[in-house]
Amino acid sequence: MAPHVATQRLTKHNAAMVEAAIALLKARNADALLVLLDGSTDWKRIADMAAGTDKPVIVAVDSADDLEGAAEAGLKPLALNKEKAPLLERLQHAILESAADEFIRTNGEVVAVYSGFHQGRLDSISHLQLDERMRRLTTRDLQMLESRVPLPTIKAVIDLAAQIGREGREGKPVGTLFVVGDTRKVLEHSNDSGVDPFRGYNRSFRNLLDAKVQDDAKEIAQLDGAFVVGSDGVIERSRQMLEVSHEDLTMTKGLGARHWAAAAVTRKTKAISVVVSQSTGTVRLYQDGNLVMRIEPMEKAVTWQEFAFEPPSSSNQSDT
Ligand SMILES: Nc1ncnc2c1ncn2[C@@H]1O[C@H](COP(=O)(O)OP(=O)(O)OP(=O)(O)O)[C@@H](O)[C@H]1O
Repeated sequence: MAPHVATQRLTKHNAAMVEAAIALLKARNADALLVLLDGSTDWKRIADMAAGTDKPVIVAVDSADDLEGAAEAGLKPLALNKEKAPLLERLQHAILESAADEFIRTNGEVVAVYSGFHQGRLDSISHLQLDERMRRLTTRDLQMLESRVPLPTIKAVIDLAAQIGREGREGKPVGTLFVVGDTRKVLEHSNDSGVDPFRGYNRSFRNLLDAKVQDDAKEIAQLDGAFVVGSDGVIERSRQMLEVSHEDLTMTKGLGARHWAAAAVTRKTKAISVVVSQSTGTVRLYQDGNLVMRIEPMEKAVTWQEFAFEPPSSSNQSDT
């Protein structure tokens, strides 16, 4: 058995804090209790304390080794793998992961108990309401996609796509498609559908991480065809018609040629497709021919900083 790096004792004080958090969970009828710990503890005892509630009790620690026995006790173990990260980041990550596992509704409530001031001592309880803007944009979704394309590029393309889906152009709905990554392969499956306005421009005038280029792209999105975007965010081509066979794909009924092409190209290449539906404004992401994320149009912009926690202001907490 692996030695436990850190063990958090359920001292009388810590146990009382867990009890208090459970009382709050019940009083507020929150979705889940999150216990953020430094290491393994007496899992059975926590489970016993929570016996009076049917809500999930999520126990989050940094290392999977420390979670041994937690699931058997009836708790929901969560390995954060964020040992060096500041408290707020660990807490936020734990909440996002819990939402990804559907222990918490994306607009639900969670009670969290954790060490905000002194390591090893559960000294803080928070009752948090998840922001509904979070939707499906969980860290797990993004990490999964990041294995192919760097996060800043994915974020920029999703933000732009969501904006196009939400706003259209001059009052008219606009649909479009971005095929991101594995550019060389993608270009083998695409042909110009008209004059490409980006052709001939220096790379710095074609980078989608740049606000001006995003504006240009919104204009061109009204024209037929797809954007072929490099992993670095540079638009390599626009107005491309993709030619890919659709066999062995399963698609939601009612989606047309744009969505089929978007999905199919990700079966043939390592690219990620981000497609905006003209009819609904919905943004869909495809990877390996499968739908991996769907973002409904919403009034407000996609927010990546999902939680605006104020860190504790006391001077000895400046590093958390
Ligand atoms: N193979 C393709 N490659 C790139 N773009 C395509 C391709 N097929 C269709 N499109 C684009 O999609 C547009 C709309 O096609 P269609 O209505 O069939 O798609 P859809 O998937 O139903 O999308 P939407 O929900 O936006 O209508 C076309 O006008 C064209 O610009």
